[in-house]
Amino acid sequence: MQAPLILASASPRRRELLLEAGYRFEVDPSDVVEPDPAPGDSPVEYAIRLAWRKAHAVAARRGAGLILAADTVCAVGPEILNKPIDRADAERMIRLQEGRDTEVVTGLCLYRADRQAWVGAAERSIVRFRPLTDVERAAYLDSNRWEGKSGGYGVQDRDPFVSVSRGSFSNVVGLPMERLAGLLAEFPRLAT
Ligand SMILES: Cc1cn([C@H]2C[C@H](O)[C@@H](COP(=O)(O)OP(=O)(O)OP(=O)(O)O)O2)c(=O)[nH]c1=O
Repeated sequence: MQAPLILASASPRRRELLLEAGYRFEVDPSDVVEPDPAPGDSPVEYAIRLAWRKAHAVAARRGAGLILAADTVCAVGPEILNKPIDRADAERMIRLQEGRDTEVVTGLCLYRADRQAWVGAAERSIVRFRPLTDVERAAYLDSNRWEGKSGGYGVQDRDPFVSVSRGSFSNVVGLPMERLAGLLAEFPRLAT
């Protein structure tokens, strides 16, 4: 029997991506409090660990189902950018990324709750971030579109200063759909 798919996420973007791709699933957010990266954490290590924590929390609570969780972070060199805590933090993140190619990593975890079996993966994309004028930056920050988004921007919002220059677009939005399909195909026993 097929294990029901449960999306352990409060992100409306992840829900939309899964719906658009035709998956049937339930949503049950994890409520995991995301710790800051540990010193020396790479974006990949950090994102996979958080995805695992989110999936594990929901698996432990429910005891059944195939739990899907993800975590998306941006990175500029060694610095990992999570969701801005306020406007000033969003401005710091935006300024740091302006004029650069930045990295976006999504960690994924598929966790089979009744067997406590799981697989994890991470996908990397590159986003090109053009410099903003002071007026553009202030208008963007006033829009509050940075809220709840790693790195303080949403590539899906069509703001003209960001574009995906390499890798998966859906990965940047929060769920690498090609990689997810690949994992489900590679580990069919997780779902059956
Ligand atoms: C870089 C980028 C991130 N994001 C979003 C995706 C995620 O929702 C968010 C990163 O935070 P996450 O901690 O990955 O996810 P979340 O807190 O929104 O939801 P949950 O933990 O319950 O799954 O940033 C975009 O929507 N567009 C972008 O271009």
